Amino acid sequence: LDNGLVRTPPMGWLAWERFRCNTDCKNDPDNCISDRLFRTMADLVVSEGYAAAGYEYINIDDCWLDKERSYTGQLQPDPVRFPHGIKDLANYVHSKGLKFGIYEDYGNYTCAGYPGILGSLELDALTFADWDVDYVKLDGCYAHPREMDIGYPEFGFYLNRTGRPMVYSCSWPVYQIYAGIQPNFSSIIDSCNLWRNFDDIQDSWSSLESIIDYYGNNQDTIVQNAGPGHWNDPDMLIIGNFGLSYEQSKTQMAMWAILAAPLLMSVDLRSIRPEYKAILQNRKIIAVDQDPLGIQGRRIYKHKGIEIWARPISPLFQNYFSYAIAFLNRRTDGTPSDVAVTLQEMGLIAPGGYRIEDLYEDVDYGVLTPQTKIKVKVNPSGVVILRANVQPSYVQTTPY
Ligand SMILES: OC[C@@H]1[C@H](O)[C@H](O)[C@@H](O)CN1C(=S)Nc1ccc(F)cc1
Repeated sequence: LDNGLVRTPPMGWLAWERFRCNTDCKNDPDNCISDRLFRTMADLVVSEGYAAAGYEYINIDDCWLDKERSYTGQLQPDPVRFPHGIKDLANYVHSKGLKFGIYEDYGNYTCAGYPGILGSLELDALTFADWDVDYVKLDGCYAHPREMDIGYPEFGFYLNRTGRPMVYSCSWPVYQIYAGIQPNFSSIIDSCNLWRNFDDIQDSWSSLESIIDYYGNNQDTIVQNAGPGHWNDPDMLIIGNFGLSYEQSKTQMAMWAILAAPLLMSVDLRSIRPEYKAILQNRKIIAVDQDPLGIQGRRIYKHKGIEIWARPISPLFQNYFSYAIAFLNRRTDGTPSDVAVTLQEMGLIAPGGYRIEDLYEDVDYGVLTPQTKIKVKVNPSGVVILRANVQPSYVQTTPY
């Protein structure tokens, strides 16, 4: 969607995967979906250095709502869990220098059964603008997928007509794919700033593997749709929760950067361990994810559990890209795997060669020519991610 927003993939914090639909504020006041949870997370995004690393959106997901609309037909938050209202919460998030996101559903109900927007699209868009919302995720439960080709653009039209810039996150394609309908991606790109193509992420390595496989196996359809202002959304970062090992957490951060994915953390920032926080704040990998060219990477090699993924990034020199290269080890046979490959076998053919560095370890490979073999050791369910910056070359064209 060409609304001037998310010219690089959005970065921020999204409640759903870690906090789900916990509405039991009586017995679990620290973890229920409430005004307090989002103010706490906004504070920590700033105080713990995440904002400085680029994370800017604080996003509510399902279960924020009252079960009924107001007597004027407006959406309203649960009055006990959000006693100050949404506008006041958004104002607080803005006071921290962050932006605020909210959730709704193009259906009669949200997935958790709260009021959906069907029948009130224009009013709900105006409500969100009035509340100073900066980002809207529109889910697709309790809807007819075929109606989404009309409904999602229509709601986007109303959001735009409010005059308030709002990032528009769509679940439109995934519900059509579930229904066996081939999505109209040119329409989706025109209407949405980002969209979900596949299953919800769950807190497990197998869930992460299934998403990586989906994006690799369908890359010929998916990759071309990504670009500044319109992104594929492989779902939230689950780094720092319960299900991923340290190696697997490094894998998700590296793969999301290769995929030009939104970096929406869903983790308890109050208790995250330092080594996981360090992965989320890895500036070199964030720079790959946020590369201004906005070209999504692809799987270029897959054999016996070893995968190689490459993403074209800046800087360019004479039409040669620089690259981020990820070596992924899907094997679980205990011991690290050696991978040896020449740059030119991976498509890196600039005559001046490339300056290669490891983005997790402090390893500088120096400048390598396309014919040079590069050797890496990849841990089981782990990754090695390198940056290969193209070097200028002045091939002599005159005899002297
Ligand atoms: O309720 C909201 C929740 C999150 O917003 C996810 O990101 C959305 O993809 C949808 N969603 C959930 S749990 N959806 C859902 C997932 C499985 C299911 F059987 C029924 C609904």
